[in-house]
Amino acid sequence: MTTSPDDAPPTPTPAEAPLISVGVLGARGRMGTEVCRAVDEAEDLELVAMVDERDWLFNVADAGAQVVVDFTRPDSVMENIRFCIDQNIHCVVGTTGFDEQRLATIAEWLRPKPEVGVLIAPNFGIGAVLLMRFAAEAARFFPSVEIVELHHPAKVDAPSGTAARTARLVAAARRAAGVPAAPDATRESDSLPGARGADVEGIPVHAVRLTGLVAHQEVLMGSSGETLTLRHDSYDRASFMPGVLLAVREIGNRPGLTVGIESLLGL
Ligand SMILES: NC(=O)C1=CN([C@@H]2O[C@H](COP(=O)(O)OP(=O)(O)OC[C@H]3O[C@@H](n4cnc5c(N)ncnc54)[C@H](OP(=O)(O)O)[C@@H]3O)[C@@H](O)[C@H]2O)C=CC1
Ligand SMILES: O=C(O)C1=N[C@H](C(=O)O)C[C@H](O)C1
Repeated sequence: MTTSPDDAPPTPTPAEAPLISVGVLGARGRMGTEVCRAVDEAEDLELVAMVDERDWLFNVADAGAQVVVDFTRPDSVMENIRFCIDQNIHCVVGTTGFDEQRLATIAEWLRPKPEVGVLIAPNFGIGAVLLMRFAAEAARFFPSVEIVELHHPAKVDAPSGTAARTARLVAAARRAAGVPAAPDATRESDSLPGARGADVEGIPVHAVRLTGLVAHQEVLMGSSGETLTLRHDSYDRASFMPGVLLAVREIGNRPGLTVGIESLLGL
């Protein structure tokens, strides 16, 4: 039997495509509030559950969430991810506090669930992602690199997840290019502890907490007679929303563990 174009089922328009059901963990927090608003306003997404610290986590499963967005705390996030994987719910995670060991644990949890996706991004801001890329590209040309991250004083972790990841990317690029350790004559005996910041794979990272700030980062690079400073500023948490929504829309097509939104942006 042949079918004429008139018999073919109509292609669904975006408005008719099934909505993606989204649950938000940390829903009453600074980021969670913003994410709930952004999901609510998106025509292709449906906010089905809002869960905060004293709420029942099973609400997201009971509500039929296909994707959970987690902006909670470093000490809660692993339990939440475990729960989502067990419930076959994709997970978009903005909460910080991930090291190689935590990532390996999540990859292990995902092994028996090849259809589930978990995306962990220390920063969903497009400008911040680009800053990380530019810094990693430039760092091998300069003997010295240091990072300064500046945040609002309610932030519980230091250094920021973004700064830690930037430092690791920069350090890896310098190692690959054979760049030696940065010159630094500082003697422990002549210094106050912490004065040179945290050492992340050989890159000093300095954390500032200041009323009035949101989320900011500078990567300073120095060579003989010149410096290059890359700076990114998030003045408003709205800056993270395009990246979060992109991840929510894409995670269903990306099973397994994804770190960062670089691959979603084609970087
Ligand atoms: N990836 C990115 O682009 C960004 C990441 N972040 C990160 O996101 C995280 C949250 O930041 P922010 O929104 O400022 O923090 P907030 O403290 O404002 O929000 C966290 C919320 O999570 C709640 N919470 C804690 N534990 C649980 C749990 N087990 N289940 C559900 N809810 C829970 C808290 O409740 P209560 O207050 O009662 O404890 C609070 O409402 C941080 O790790 C931060 O670094 C922030 C901005 C951007
Ligand atoms: O706590 C914050 O505010 C932020 N946390 C993330 C981080 O630690 O890198 C992202 C952004 O810097 C804002």
